[in-house]
Amino acid sequence: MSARKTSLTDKQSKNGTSKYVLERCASINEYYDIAFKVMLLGDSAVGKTCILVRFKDGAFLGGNFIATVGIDFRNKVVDVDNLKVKLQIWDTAGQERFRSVTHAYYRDAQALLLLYDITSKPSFDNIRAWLTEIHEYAQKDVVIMLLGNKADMAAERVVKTEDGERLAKEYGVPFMETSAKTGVNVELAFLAIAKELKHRATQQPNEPKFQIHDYIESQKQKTGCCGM
Ligand SMILES: Nc1nc2c(ncn2[C@@H]2O[C@H](COP(=O)(O)OP(=O)(O)OP(=O)(O)O)[C@@H](O)[C@H]2O)c(=O)[nH]1
Repeated sequence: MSARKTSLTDKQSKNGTSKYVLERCASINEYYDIAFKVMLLGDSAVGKTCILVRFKDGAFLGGNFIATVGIDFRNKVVDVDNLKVKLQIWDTAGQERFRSVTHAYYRDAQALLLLYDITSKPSFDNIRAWLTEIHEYAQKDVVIMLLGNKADMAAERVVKTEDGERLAKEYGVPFMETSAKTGVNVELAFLAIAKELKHRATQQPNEPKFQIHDYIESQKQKTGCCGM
């Protein structure tokens, strides 16, 4: 196991998770108003760890692929409408043999980022099975987002953007293509999730509902997406 991919014990995970924590954290490094648990899911090697590292550290983990063992998490605090939102992001192992470990964590997650690799048809075909699993183990109102990762690998692409869009539409979930290598859409994916969760948790009765699909489209247009 690599140093960057450590597995956690059940005890640690229980201490580390919380649902809609509305508190001011005293730690200087980790000041936040509200916290949410987000999980990264998808087949092995689709780029879950790399997406997390890109978002957290702004770097790309190239080189040899080392599969995640078990489950690991990292925190990042983002600003959403003047609130500090802490995302506790759980990076799961995509390999089948760790599935029973990760199932136990689904129910605490408020959002799930489900990844496939645009250069791997099997990883895309398995998305339906992942969604079945999600419906079995996750909370009913969990926020789901579909991400087609490795969008920088245009020459090796085997899954069309339209196929990803169609599948996402069928399941009523937002979709975008990302690249952990170039960083395209990585920040946007997490920010959209943070905004959706923050709005759900603090929504006033007379406030208009946050529309995650509209937000993503407007942000893509602003950044002139998708320059992959
Ligand atoms: N070109 C390119 N390579 C990527 C991208 N994201 C990940 N990779 C590469 O794909 C391989 C797998 O990435 P990981 O992030 O370790 O995959 P994972 O989904 O965490 O895999 P498991 O831990 O087994 O579940 C690594 O060699 C990465 O360098 C990307 O956006 N573009």
